[in-house]
Amino acid sequence: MTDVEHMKWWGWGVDGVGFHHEDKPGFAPFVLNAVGLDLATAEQAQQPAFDGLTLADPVAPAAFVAALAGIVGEDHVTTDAMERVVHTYGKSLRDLVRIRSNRIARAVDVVVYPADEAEVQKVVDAAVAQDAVLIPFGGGSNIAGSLEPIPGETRTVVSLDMGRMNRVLDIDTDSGLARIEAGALGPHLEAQLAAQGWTIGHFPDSFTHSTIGGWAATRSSGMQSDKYGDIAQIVRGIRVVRPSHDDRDGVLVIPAIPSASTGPSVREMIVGSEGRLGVITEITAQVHRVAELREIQAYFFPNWEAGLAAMQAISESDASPIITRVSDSRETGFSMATSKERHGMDAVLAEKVLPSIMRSKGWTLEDICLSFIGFEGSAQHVARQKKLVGAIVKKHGGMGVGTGPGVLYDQKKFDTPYLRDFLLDRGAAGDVSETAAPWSKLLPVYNAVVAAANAAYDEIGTKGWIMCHLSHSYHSGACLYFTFAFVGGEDMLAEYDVVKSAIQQAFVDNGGTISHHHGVGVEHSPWIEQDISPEGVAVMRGLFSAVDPGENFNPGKVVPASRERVS
Ligand SMILES: Cc1cc2nc3c(=O)[nH]c(=O)nc-3n(C[C@H](O)[C@H](O)[C@H](O)COP(=O)(O)OP(=O)(O)OC[C@H]3O[C@@H](n4cnc5c(N)ncnc54)[C@H](O)[C@@H]3O)c2cc1C
Repeated sequence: MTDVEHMKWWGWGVDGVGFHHEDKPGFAPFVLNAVGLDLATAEQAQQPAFDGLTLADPVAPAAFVAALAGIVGEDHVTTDAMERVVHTYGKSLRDLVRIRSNRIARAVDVVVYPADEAEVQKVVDAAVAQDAVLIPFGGGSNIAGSLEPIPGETRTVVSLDMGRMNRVLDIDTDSGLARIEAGALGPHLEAQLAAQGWTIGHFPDSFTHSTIGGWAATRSSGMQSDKYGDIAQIVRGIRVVRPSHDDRDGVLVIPAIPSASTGPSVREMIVGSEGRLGVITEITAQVHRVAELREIQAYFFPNWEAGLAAMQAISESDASPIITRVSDSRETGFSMATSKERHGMDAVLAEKVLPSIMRSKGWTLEDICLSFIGFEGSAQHVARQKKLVGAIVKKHGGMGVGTGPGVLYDQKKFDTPYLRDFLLDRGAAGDVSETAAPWSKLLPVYNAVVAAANAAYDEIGTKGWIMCHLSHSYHSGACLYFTFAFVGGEDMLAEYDVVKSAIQQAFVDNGGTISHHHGVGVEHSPWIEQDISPEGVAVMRGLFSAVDPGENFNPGKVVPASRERVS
């Protein structure tokens, strides 16, 4: 069998790794206060049993499966139940709740693992000839419902897993352009680049389990986007396999040109297409020499408004940090609660000296906001950047506390995703919604979202939690990233819909977008018309139906499926 590894079928990450709070004394009291969940007495669900899942037989005509095996080899095509389940969902809260409660409306039927672009072309052609549905699969980490087949789909659904195509093919060292196969997971491609002194600089929180093809297909953004850009800027060239024609293959090639005025950008159409325009096989990415020095500095602000104003001022200044991030007071409280137990001088400084300095400045401790700002480059460059930022922070009433918390931030960033499974095991839902808005609208969006979430909690009659940070700064605005949680009742998904919908609606009603970097899938498509206007959706629909008239490529994502395919 193929040796491509996947995440747990029922949760985030790899088996044997999970979130623990025994070494974090502030965590249990925090959870009790935030959502009313007592971790000391909460019942803990058993790990779900795979045998307990009900899976319809695959719609997999033997001749078609044999044809696929003839292309990729017997070992690289399967209708195995576990493989089908792993390839059916991403890792959204909705996905995890459904899979844990045996609610699989429509699983994929066949999973195929091509080795190279030529095999992808043959699989695509075979799938279209069969009138099958083809869904490209990267790491399976999306949280927008971008992978699941349409529930009423009657045709064979093929999941095309890119996991065997994971190499950095070459680096143009003059231009800093690396050709990378689309199935390369973050750590794999970064290790291959690092071996030659390069980095892609794209580090989403899902980095360990997501691929460059998936990043491009969902318009992803990494935590260092202030310097390196979003994936839309990092992807310079792209190769996409589409159905072949009588006289030529179906490979769409966009060369890596720094900038071009060749009509509407086809590259931009592919970025964010979530598999609807074909299979991305290769990306030419802008890469950078690994910086001499990297530092994450922590700062505190007396309140959220001061923190936001400082981030805006930094974006307008000569400073060019790699990360600008500030948490609201609730997320600051969460960060403190997930810190490990402190000892000796460390404890004295954090628990006595620092609060006393803040009080002496007239700050209310419940209002303080923690900020991380990252710097990279030569020692001289970093020193100058820190000076520029330090002056802005001071002007906005904040203060620096050094690199200590920044080191912790770097260590924790890829572990936090395990927290959602920990909460679900104990009956609590936790999820995220993120948006971007102009600087002038950030505070109104923030206030409206918090009010909408709290109204939604009242509606479902539960004590809920919402917290936020600003990250990914641009000249005209920034991303606001909300995390929310509540203890589920009779029907956790119905309750989740109330809260999630209230938040998404507050985004569009107040000048934000429905997603800054998680994509659309089926989770956010109900708001796409409000986001880009009905005419914008008509243009998108026209594109999809013209280039995929048979709706063979991941139908129903980004814009809802055409009526006749929906059951
Ligand atoms: C805990 C957690 C943290 C996250 N943090 C971030 C974050 O910081 N930033 C961020 O941007 N996102 C984040 N995400 C969301 C997710 O990781 C991204 O959407 C990611 O880009 C998906 O990549 P993937 O390889 O897992 O794609 P998949 O989930 O496998 O697929 C996503 C979509 O892309 C399509 N696709 C995948 N590969 C190809 C291909 N080769 N050709 C064509 N279409 C393809 C699929 O068909 C599907 O529609 C997070 C998710 C989780 C669960």
